[in-house]
Amino acid sequence: MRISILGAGSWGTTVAALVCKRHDTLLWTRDPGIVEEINDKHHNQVYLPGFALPEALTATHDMEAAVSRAQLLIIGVPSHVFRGVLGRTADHVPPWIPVVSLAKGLEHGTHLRMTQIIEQVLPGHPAAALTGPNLAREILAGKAAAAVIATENPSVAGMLQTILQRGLLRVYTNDDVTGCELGGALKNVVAIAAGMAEGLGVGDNTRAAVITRGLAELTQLGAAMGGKAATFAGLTGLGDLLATCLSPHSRNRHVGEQLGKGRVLGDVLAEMVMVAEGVSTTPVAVQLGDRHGLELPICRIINQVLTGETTARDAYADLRHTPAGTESGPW
Ligand SMILES: NC(=O)c1ccc[n+]([C@@H]2O[C@H](COP(=O)([O-])OP(=O)(O)OC[C@H]3O[C@@H](n4cnc5c(N)ncnc54)[C@H](O)[C@@H]3O)[C@@H](O)[C@H]2O)c1
Ligand SMILES: O=P(O)(O)OC[C@H](O)CO
Repeated sequence: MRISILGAGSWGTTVAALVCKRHDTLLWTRDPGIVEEINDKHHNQVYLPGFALPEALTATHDMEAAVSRAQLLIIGVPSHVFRGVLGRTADHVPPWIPVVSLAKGLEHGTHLRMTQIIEQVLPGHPAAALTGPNLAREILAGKAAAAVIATENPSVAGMLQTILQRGLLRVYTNDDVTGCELGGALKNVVAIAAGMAEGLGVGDNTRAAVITRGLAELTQLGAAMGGKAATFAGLTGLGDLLATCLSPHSRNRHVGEQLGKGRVLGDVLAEMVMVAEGVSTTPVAVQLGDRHGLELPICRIINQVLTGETTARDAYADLRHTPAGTESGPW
């Protein structure tokens, strides 16, 4: 199969490196320097320093050449540029081919999930999302992991499962696309909170409380938006929440940790090459909480830290003063 992947960041490049072993794979990026490096040196030092990429993997910065050949299109750019990059494919994409999102975020303004954007920009194409606890560096290093391909189309699910299941990566299917995508997007907000706990030097009990109550928040909001509550206890909810909150490789956790150490958000982001989706997802989560009448104390306090209304230290103190209520929530 001819697979084209848009976005040669850490995750797009990793997925391309996996599938190129069995499929004719072309990776598109806007950056000609990265194209040259992948084609000539089989490296991507900006996003995956120290990793050798398969020689079979080729890259281009010609969007038409990348897209017009595709039998499967995978989009690996972050959510804030997802619609724009997808829009550039519309004149070239062959009819009806499946389109898979790798992004974990929600669109500002519309609050849409990435597969909903695919359905708007490329109507008629089966849309799917690959999500779950998948830190790119570990997958590229060949460490065992599990992922989920979320789509409502069972034959597309089976086809994508076969294509994406490579080496020690085990791929499940799930038809709760809403739940799977929301788990992937919202866990990044909680990972910022967990990172803050790390930066503040609070204990493991606090971290466990934040992760567990964070899971309750993403389950409440996800279920209110039409996801199945059970999905949030699976790989794309709890699984990804744990990986992101606990891993030193997580960019969202890193942002939280730096804020916990008292640093300013702008300075932290300015020195990061890669995206931390939770920063832009947090205000969307708060707006969605307002729309659905949900308290979401962790999302709200993280938003206040990101906007500079409060500090990480005061945020943690405030959370302690939030009335505890009963634990069993509507999930
Ligand atoms: N890195 C991971 O471990 C991982 C794992 C699973 C999911 N994800 C999700 O995948 C998505 C991409 O993450 P990533 O880690 O690869 O990000 P990254 O920061 O490593 O790379 C981002 C890529 O998007 C490209 N890009 C940015 N703005 C662009 C624009 N205006 N036009 C064209 N290209 C543009 C960059 O050039 C780069 O190739 C995110 O939503 C992330 O949450 C990442
Ligand atoms: O590095 P992060 O925080 O963007 O997390 C990466 C993945 O989403 C983990 O599954």
